[in-house]
Amino acid sequence: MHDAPGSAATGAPTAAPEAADPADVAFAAELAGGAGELLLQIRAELGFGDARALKSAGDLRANDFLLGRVAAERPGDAVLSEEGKGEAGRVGTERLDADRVWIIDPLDGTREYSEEGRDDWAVHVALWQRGLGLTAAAVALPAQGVTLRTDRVYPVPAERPAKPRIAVSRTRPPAEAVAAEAALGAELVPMGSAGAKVMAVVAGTVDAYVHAGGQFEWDSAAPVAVALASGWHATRIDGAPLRYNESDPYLPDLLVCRPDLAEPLLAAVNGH
Ligand SMILES: Nc1ncnc2c1ncn2[C@@H]1O[C@H](COP(=O)(O)O)[C@@H](OP(=O)(O)O)[C@H]1O
Ligand SMILES: [Mg+2]
Repeated sequence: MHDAPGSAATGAPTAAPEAADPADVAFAAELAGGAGELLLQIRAELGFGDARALKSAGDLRANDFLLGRVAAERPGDAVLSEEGKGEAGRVGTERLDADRVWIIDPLDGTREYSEEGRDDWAVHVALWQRGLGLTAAAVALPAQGVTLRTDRVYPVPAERPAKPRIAVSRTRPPAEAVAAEAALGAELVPMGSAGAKVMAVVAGTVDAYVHAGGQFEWDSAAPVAVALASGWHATRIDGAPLRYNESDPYLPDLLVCRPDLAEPLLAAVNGH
């Protein structure tokens, strides 16, 4: 199974690369990178003594920064973010009728952000367009000093590893990944943040990311768009396409991997 960047017609959640406006990708990267700088500053200002205060300041200030920039520079667009998802208006229910929706996670891997020395946390900014799906996105990994984006290619390495490394949640590794570990002789690699895990796949640090048991659209939209744009596989763990800007943003499971690992991994996680 291979998920080349497709279109709504092929069931893939991303549009063909030529459907993206380069200005939107640049804007996504500037926003993710800018929020990342801010999050690094907040870490430096507050320190690690009060984890709860650090998490909450990071989340709120990054979210305010991102929503402020979208409102100022893309005033006609709607937003789906962890904050304000239930409200009416632009940052709320208006997104269901909108043609352009920014799907934002201001701080993914909040737990890891509050732990000194950890770099597995991220900022996600993705653009969804009606009839096209995800067209532009960026994922910043501020503590790793990189921002990955849909207009760059992160090539799939030529060789498939004999013992695949599968990234899983540090705190909630799913039974499906443990099943794949046994079936494929894989190695599980615990890591925080959905964005950091997907970016570890496209960087070749691991070969797959298996998640199940709960997540929301903002946790995966930007990382999945970046992965699909470079020809990696990204679907639900039953192989179905990931769909974004749905009325219920709950999107509980995810499989991202090199295309030639998709079939064996899907079989393993589904117990075939
Ligand atoms: N069972 C679950 N229910 C809801 N969200 C979950 C979840 N498991 C993981 N997530 C979310 O997915 C992101 C990555 O999690 P993990 O590091 O455990 O893999 C985190 O996002 P946030 O940090 O933005 O809250 C986390 O909250
Ligand atoms: Mg998140």
